[in-house]
Amino acid sequence: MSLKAIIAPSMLSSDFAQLAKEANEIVAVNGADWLHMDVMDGHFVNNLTLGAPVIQCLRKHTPAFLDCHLMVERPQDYITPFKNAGANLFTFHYEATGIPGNPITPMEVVQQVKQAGMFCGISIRPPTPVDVLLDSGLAAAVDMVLIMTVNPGWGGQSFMGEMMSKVHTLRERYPHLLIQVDGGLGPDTIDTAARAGANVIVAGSSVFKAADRKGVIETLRTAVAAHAAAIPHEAIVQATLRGKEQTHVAAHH
Ligand SMILES: O=C(CO)[C@@H](O)[C@H](O)COP(=O)(O)O
Ligand SMILES: [Fe+2]
Repeated sequence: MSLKAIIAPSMLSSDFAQLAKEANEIVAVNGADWLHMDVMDGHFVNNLTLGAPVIQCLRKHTPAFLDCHLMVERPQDYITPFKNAGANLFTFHYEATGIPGNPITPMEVVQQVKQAGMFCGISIRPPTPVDVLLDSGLAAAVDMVLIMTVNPGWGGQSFMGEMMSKVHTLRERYPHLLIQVDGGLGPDTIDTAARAGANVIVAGSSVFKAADRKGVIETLRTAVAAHAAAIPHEAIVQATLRGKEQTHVAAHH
């Protein structure tokens, strides 16, 4: 049993005018596992990108696993549209819930996403401590935790290495959990992230700007595989599972 490396290029850095072609190439030709779709509403973050209609169109052109990162206010309003559009994984931001403007608890959103039949991820911005996911039971309830390594909103920012203590804390507690990192990942930063225990790697500009996209994806995968293999077997066996293995997510792509 080992932790699978999952490489998820961020389509935000692709040519949106050729989205289907870019999506199919990055998977079939360049070896990506998932497509990371950055959904920004112009409110939770300043940028405005795409929503369920684009997911629905893309779904008609690819069977790939659609990893949707929702940087939106009121994420609960997007669950049914994203399910109907063909999203596989719905990752929302902890900070968008449990606030005066949106008092729904993050756990309620997790339950609604799962009831809708999607995998569920939860994400925290750089200023948010990882503790909010631990004692609350959220890390145990979701299929994936996304630790942001930049302030969300834009591609092409610098990787924040100081976020790795969050990844390390989570990996110690949850040897099986899918831990995604997003922002500034590429050949120069992957070792730091992989060593801390991240196994789901989002990479936008480092992949799409590269002359050799396939080579970059391979470099990312090799680094994660090398560090994941170092997780003691005993730790994996003793992991507290939630009734199913998180690695099932990977089996669906
Ligand atoms: O969610 C986000 C940004 O908010 C990301 O998914 C970026 O799109 C990653 O781009 P790079 O930092 O890899 O260029
Ligand atoms: Fe993202």
